[in-house]
Amino acid sequence: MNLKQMVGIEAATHVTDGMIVGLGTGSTAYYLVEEIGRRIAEEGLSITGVTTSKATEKQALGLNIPLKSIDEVPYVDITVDGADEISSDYQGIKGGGAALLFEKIVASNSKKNIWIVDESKMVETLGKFPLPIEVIPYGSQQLLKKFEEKGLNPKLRLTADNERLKTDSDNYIIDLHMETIPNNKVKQLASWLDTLTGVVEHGLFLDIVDTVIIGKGTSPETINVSR
Ligand SMILES: O=C(CO)[C@H](O)[C@H](O)COP(=O)(O)O
Repeated sequence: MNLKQMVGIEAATHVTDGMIVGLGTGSTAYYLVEEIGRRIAEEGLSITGVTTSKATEKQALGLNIPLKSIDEVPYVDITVDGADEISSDYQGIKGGGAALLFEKIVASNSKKNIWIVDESKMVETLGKFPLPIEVIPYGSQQLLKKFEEKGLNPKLRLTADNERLKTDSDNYIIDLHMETIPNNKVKQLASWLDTLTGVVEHGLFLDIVDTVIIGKGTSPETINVSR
């Protein structure tokens, strides 16, 4: 079993009958969704899923997981999602799979958030992984210029075919290649990004995660984050 599968299956043990479950996006969350599908089919688990991307929606429908949109549920009991980086103070970068907008909407309406990662995602400071910013196409060149002027090394994300990548909401992603974001500067950066017109959402997920499940060696490590 690989580390991503290990943490996906472990996270599924936090899911019980009757829950409304946020289903994350990416190659790690994939295994969580598979395991929930298996438990529905084999054990009669009864849950409602809320997906965070079109890709996860397609996977969940294929597994006969009952789904509702975030607007059809009063709240989400628990959301399980991957992450691109988690700092030593448990702040995160997400959006490597371009699903940050729906992921943040679902996460911020969840009573509990679990992140599942292999140990390579655990870092001292964020920023080695480029920080994804979802922007409206109109005015995106101006935002690129603004980020450039600030020395944030922005790059418009392209597809494998060299087209501008479009998110599930038809926006663009600008990745900021900053190399490092000191832990004591992360909130300041997030607040500044929040002020920019044309920025729909950014990949800094701050004070959101409650539990981190890390895949390492032969068994996962679970860390409950106290804030
Ligand atoms: O934020 C995400 C998608 O927008 C993913 O959760 C993140 O990129 C981690 O993905 P993976 O598990 O494939 O490494």
